[in-house]
Amino acid sequence: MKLFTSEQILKIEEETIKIEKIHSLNLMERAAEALKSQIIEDYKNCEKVFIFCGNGNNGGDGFALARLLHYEFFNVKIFCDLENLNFKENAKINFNDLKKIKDISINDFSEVEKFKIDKNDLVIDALFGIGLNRKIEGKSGELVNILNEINAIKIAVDIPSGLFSDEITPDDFIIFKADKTVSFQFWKKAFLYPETGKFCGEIKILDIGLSHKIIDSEISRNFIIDDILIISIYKKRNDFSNKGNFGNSVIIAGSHGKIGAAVLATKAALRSGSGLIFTISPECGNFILQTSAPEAMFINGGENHITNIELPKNAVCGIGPGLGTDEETEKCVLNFLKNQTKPLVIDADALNIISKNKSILKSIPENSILTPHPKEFERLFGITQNSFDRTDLALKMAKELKLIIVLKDHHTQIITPQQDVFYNITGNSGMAKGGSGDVLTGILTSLLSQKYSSKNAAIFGVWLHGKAGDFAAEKSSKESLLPVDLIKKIGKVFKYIQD
Ligand SMILES: NC(=O)C1=CN([C@@H]2O[C@H](COP(=O)(O)OP(=O)(O)OC[C@H]3O[C@@H](n4cnc5c(N)ncnc54)[C@H](O)[C@@H]3O)[C@@H](O)[C@H]2O)[C@@H](O)CC1
Ligand SMILES: Nc1ncnc2c1ncn2[C@@H]1O[C@H](COP(=O)(O)OP(=O)(O)O)[C@@H](O)[C@H]1O
Ligand SMILES: [K+]
Repeated sequence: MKLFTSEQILKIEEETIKIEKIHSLNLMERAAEALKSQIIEDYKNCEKVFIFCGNGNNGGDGFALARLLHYEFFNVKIFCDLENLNFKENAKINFNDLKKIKDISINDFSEVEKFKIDKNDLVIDALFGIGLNRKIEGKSGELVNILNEINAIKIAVDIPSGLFSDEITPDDFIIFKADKTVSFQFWKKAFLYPETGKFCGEIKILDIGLSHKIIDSEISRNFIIDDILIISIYKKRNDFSNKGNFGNSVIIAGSHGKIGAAVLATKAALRSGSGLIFTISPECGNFILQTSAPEAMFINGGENHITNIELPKNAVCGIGPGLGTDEETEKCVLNFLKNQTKPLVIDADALNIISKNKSILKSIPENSILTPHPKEFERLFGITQNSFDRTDLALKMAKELKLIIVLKDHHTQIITPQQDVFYNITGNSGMAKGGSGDVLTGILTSLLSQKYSSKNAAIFGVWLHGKAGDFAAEKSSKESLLPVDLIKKIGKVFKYIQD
């Protein structure tokens, strides 16, 4: 699914109106209908609904929603800035329609504190949408501050008021803090970054029937990884195949005390479809690896840490988990990196070693996949002001070095040398535990060995890893989720794609 700027969304809306020969009011009605259905689905037992409307089209959505919910027997109360009714056209039409309904009370923002709002009531923010272009101040600002203190179920229409949709919002802005954001047709960048996403709560995207023809022709370099993309990437296994057809994955990982990282990466590679798996690890891990992952072949790479890397034939390598940064390992890893020609997966301590020896970056084979978490990224490429800027820096580095950068986060980004950004929306905070990244390295190496392109291996692998995490969290809880549980769910994810 493409990710668009607010400017592009507006353009798509306008062109949809043109080619479908509808009035813009129809789109607002579609948006309100979709909102109404979602609210009925999620909160049908909720009694009172307090809707706060601005003067723009976001406010218009709020007025139209109020009318529709009223006809569904909800007790609706409307709030707007009665001292400054300066509506855009469609908001005005919907406001006037609403005034005809006697049972809906229309109140000024300043009256909010006169009402008793209960924790089971709905507070709906239709103040500002993607048209916000400055800080919320004055009466609206005071209102948002009051709403943020109220204990109720808080829903933002399209985007929490106060957030810019395409860029970082300054720290001093007043922003509505939603439990859920119900947004129209597209994800917005603001939902995907930690600084801004924290205001959005759960995200629900509603189809309001914008023209697919127009959406397809509108260019974007930013994408959400969705099921359609994954199904287009997934390669079905040929019945007449043998282990030679699915590549030789080589996991280079582990040191004394960190053999677990090698085990996790190895097991994840085994579960992700590779034909043969080799693990290069120090001798101290031999017994552990052979007993915990007997399908993999052990290659001795040293005594207590890796000092020597000898690859089997046709190796596709993932290097880094639990290697440690012993001087001998550092030398060995640098020497290894210098001499590779095929794309690699590079993670964890291999990234830390590169950070200390940045000149090696230029020797890394083109289209290798680097998987830094935010700290590792910082060590590699420097500090940025915020996570939006981090994406920009990663884009620059991916292009310069011809590498795929997987920026690991709640919404991990896959950044390509061609300057595309793919945002992942699977995964959950249960995965925020030591060892989850090792599992990802195993998955990515396995997919790369099966001849997925680097870009597709990264997109597919990151999505699969997160989806496995979601399946695992469904079963138990985020608190008790372990990286091994991710590995156990990889099979279920493949089944999900095949079905
Ligand atoms: N364009 C369309 O056809 C549709 C738009 N929809 C809704 O329309 C919204 C966008 O509507 P608008 O473009 O009217 O934008 P908004 O409703 O976000 O309102 C923006 C208006 O407020 C002003 N403004 C911006 N920031 C302000 C601030 N901090 N303080 C005071 N005034 C401020 C702007 O100058 C503009 O007039 C979407 O988010 C969505 O909710 C939906 O109804 C679907 C259809
Ligand atoms: N809150 C979260 N939501 C979604 N995914 C997460 C979250 N926290 C961590 N993850 C995922 O778990 C993995 C953690 O990787 P990393 O930090 O390298 O862990 P480790 O150091 O244990 O290998 C990444 O793929 C990351 O995207
Ligand atoms: K809003």
